[in-house]
Amino acid sequence: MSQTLIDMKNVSFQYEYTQVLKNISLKVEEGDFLAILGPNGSGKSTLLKLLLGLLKPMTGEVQLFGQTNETFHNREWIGYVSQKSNAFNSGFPATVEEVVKSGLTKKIGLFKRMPKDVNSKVIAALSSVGMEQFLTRNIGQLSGGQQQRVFIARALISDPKVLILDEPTVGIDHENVQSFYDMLAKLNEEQNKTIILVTHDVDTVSNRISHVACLNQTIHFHGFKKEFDTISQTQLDNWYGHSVRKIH
Ligand SMILES: Nc1ncnc2c1ncn2[C@@H]1O[C@H](COP(=O)(O)OP(=O)(O)OP(=O)(O)O)[C@@H](O)[C@H]1O
Repeated sequence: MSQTLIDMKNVSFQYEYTQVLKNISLKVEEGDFLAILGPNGSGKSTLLKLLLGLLKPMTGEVQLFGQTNETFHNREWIGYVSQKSNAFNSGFPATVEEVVKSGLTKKIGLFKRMPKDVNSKVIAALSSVGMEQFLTRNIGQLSGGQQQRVFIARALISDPKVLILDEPTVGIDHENVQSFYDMLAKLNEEQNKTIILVTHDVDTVSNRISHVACLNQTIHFHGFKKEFDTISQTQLDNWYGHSVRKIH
């Protein structure tokens, strides 16, 4: 039986006067490839910050690997790629290799020595996102989609069990979105990474995803991608308060 890795129980959150999330209950099982879908301002990034322990719920509880966020210490089990990570300008002075290596500091600490096999770890992480040939390239000279892959490699180098991606397809051309999802699906299937991504773009929810959650302050739907495909356009527009395009 698969293990519940993330369990949000009745979580509510507000910033000063703005209620952002109301009674969120959401379970993520080992092996899930989940897209959390919601319009701008629906609380997606806030929900991720609660999962990462960067914010505390006003009410309710977040459990990670069966422990409360307060008692959970294996932070390296969760890899996170933030929304703006693929926004380097061409003069940024770091190579792909350096960026990926920096992902190890969370695991080993800032002033500790890098492990002996660090170079093979960097190559392995880059290979799993199809970017090994860019090792010595300056990060700022890569396209948005290529930078996004490098940042996923940076998260992968500490061998997390869960990968959390905030709007990963922003900055990727439409033609390359499918191959990006193929790469994520490979990580999910072949390396057993549980993947959670958030996106505002209904169009980019690929068939490679196993589960979908629809968020707008609260969770309106959480189930298999196949069930999501049966939800009507009108229902989705109602949840989101405006017209959204849904392509199967
Ligand atoms: N630090 C903050 N202080 C006050 N309000 C905030 C803060 N961060 C976010 N908000 C508000 O909370 C709501 C949810 O924001 P959040 O960033 O979680 O949404 P989102 O779904 O990720 O949006 P987007 O798709 O635009 O990134 C928005 O109304 C936003 O203005």
